[in-house]
Amino acid sequence: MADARDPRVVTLGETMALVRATEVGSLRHAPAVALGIGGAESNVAIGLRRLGVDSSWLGRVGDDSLGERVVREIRAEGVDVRAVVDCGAPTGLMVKERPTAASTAVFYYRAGSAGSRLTPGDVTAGWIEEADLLHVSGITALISESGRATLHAAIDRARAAGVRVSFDVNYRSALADPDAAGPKLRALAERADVVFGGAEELVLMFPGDDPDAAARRLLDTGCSQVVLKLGADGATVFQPGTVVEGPGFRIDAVDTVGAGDAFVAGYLSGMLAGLEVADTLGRANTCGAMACLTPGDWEAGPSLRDVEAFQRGDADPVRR
Ligand SMILES: Nc1ncnc2c1ncn2[C@@H]1O[C@H](COP(=O)(O)OP(=O)(O)O)[C@@H](O)[C@H]1O
Ligand SMILES: O=C(O)C(=O)C[C@H](O)[C@H](O)COP(=O)(O)O
Repeated sequence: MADARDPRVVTLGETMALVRATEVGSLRHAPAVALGIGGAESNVAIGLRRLGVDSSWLGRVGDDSLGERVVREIRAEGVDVRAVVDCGAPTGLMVKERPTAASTAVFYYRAGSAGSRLTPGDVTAGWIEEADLLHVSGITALISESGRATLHAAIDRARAAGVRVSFDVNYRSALADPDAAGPKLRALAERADVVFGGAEELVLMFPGDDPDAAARRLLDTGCSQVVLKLGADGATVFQPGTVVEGPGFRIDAVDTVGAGDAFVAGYLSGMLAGLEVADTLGRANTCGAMACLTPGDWEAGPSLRDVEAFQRGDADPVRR
């Protein structure tokens, strides 16, 4: 792990306790579960840290053991943690079940959670202004009105300070209907420099367009890069005047939840290191694929050494 330096990527959002079935089958009968934590933005912060980029995560947790668990685990990964302890609401919970060997089901228990009560006033002065990049996701916009206000305030501050903004659409159908979510997510995407989304998410923001047309519409509003995530097929980057495609890696996926966050961490780390777009995309696709190889939202996030070993085709990347 690199020496502590000033944070380069700052991110905010909700991180929940994560209860995960350890065996295939309904939780109705599971004799045991594993406890961990997960949240889109902290997953990215941890992924970045593994790849040698300083990162900082800000969010609200409850005044409870699960909140302490969230803070301890993210901090243990070397991420700078700015947690606001909310005495009026519990830490949210996410439950992951594997109904069959080939499927994963996720259930959220986050309505009214501490994490959903984030406000613009929680964001410390200077925290965004001193960063190289602010990363946010659409989840925060849909968990509450104060979350959405916090995102817009954070983007205002980033733009005023000349800090780049990255936005992962991350539509969660449990939080809002597509019709209600689309305009809110689009308003945020149009204010970002880099936008990540799946095909359905791009179309959700621009109903009637196909994903390519939706990506080009975002470029027209001033985004510099739109990254279309395509699951096992890899991803495509749209920039004004160019389109770069990156194929996915052939793997036997164990758990694809968390692949998108690992992909984003890989992409941002390559971008911040000044790699060519094709190499950035190659790193992102590698991180996304590697995240699918083990259960857990972020635990399989690779280091740069792991990425290189995987790209060389080493059968088992070494983990130390
Ligand atoms: N089954 C898979 N095989 C190989 N790579 C995958 C697979 N699923 C996801 N990935 C990688 O992770 C990235 C993100 O996954 P995707 O499913 O598109 O996003 P999300 O998890 O956000 O829905 C993909 O662009 C790809 O690089
Ligand atoms: O914070 C939330 O609402 C979450 O859902 C946490 C998710 O487990 C990750 O964000 C994984 O998402 P993907 O990487 O897109 O598979």
